[in-house]
Amino acid sequence: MKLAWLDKLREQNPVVLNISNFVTVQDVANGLNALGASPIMSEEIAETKEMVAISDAIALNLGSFTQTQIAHIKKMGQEANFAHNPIVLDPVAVGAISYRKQTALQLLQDFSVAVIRGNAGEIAALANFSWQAKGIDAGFGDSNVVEMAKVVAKKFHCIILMSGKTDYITDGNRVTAVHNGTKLFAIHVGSGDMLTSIVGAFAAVSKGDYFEAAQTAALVFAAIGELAAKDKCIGPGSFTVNLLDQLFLAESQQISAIADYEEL
Ligand SMILES: Nc1ncnc2c1ncn2[C@@H]1O[C@H](COP(=O)(O)OP(=O)(O)OP(=O)(O)O)[C@@H](O)[C@H]1O
Ligand SMILES: Cc1ncsc1CCO
Ligand SMILES: [Mg+2]
Repeated sequence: MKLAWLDKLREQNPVVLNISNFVTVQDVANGLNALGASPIMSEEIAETKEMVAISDAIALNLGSFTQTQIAHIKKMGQEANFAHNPIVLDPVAVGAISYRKQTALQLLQDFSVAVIRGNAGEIAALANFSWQAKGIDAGFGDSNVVEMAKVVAKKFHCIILMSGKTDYITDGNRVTAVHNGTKLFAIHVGSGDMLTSIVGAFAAVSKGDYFEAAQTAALVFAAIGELAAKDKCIGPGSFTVNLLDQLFLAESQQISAIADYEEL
């Protein structure tokens, strides 16, 4: 774990370019900004090349795409590959909607990604493992979650960050489990989307070590959620406010003091 990268991120203030979903776009922008990165969102294909050129990492969220947006995502992915800019993909609800899965699989052929960040329902779908996803939520299943994450990592030659009560990060061989977090994350729509863009921010300062970027982002975000939940938190409203405050305030030493993770 490279918790020192949180300080590096705050010093470097990397630009994270996002194609977001319309539900959580503001959470994503404010989450990145509070942590110390510089968010920029795009909805126009004509600006793609210029946008990629000013960015340090790219987060592509499949939460509310249209045909027009898919063309934009494809172009951004290809331009980012050409510019050697890391891409983090969030395959929202591919476990629940077959059209989304088909679209995500096509995009994963059109360009390559550094990290896929999804919940168990989404990763199971990409692995073709049996699972009952529920809309945007993970749902339930008894497939071996570590195995399915490894399968997807090998299939797409990328890092998988599978989030949930425990987050699993794998490159197909190495696996880290992060046990930090709070149940309150599950009642804040967009927790996962925020994490995806934050993985982008860590990828931007990682000099190409995307496994380290993904596991450090997972630990930082989950631990910050834990700190937010401890602070007079009575429900989703106060949690959202506290989460934003802790993204801004939390120091790497505080995270280190509560860090709970293991290499499997
Ligand atoms: N039951 C839980 N207990 C503790 N932490 C959790 C729990 N569920 C999720 N988390 C944490 O919530 C964060 C977001 O992950 P989650 O799996 O909820 O994403 P998601 O399902 O894509 O969310 P969304 O669709 O709302 O964006 C991660 O940091 C994860 O560790
Ligand atoms: C609720 C919802 N629907 C599509 S995207 C989204 C936000 C979580 O990704
Ligand atoms: Mg999600």
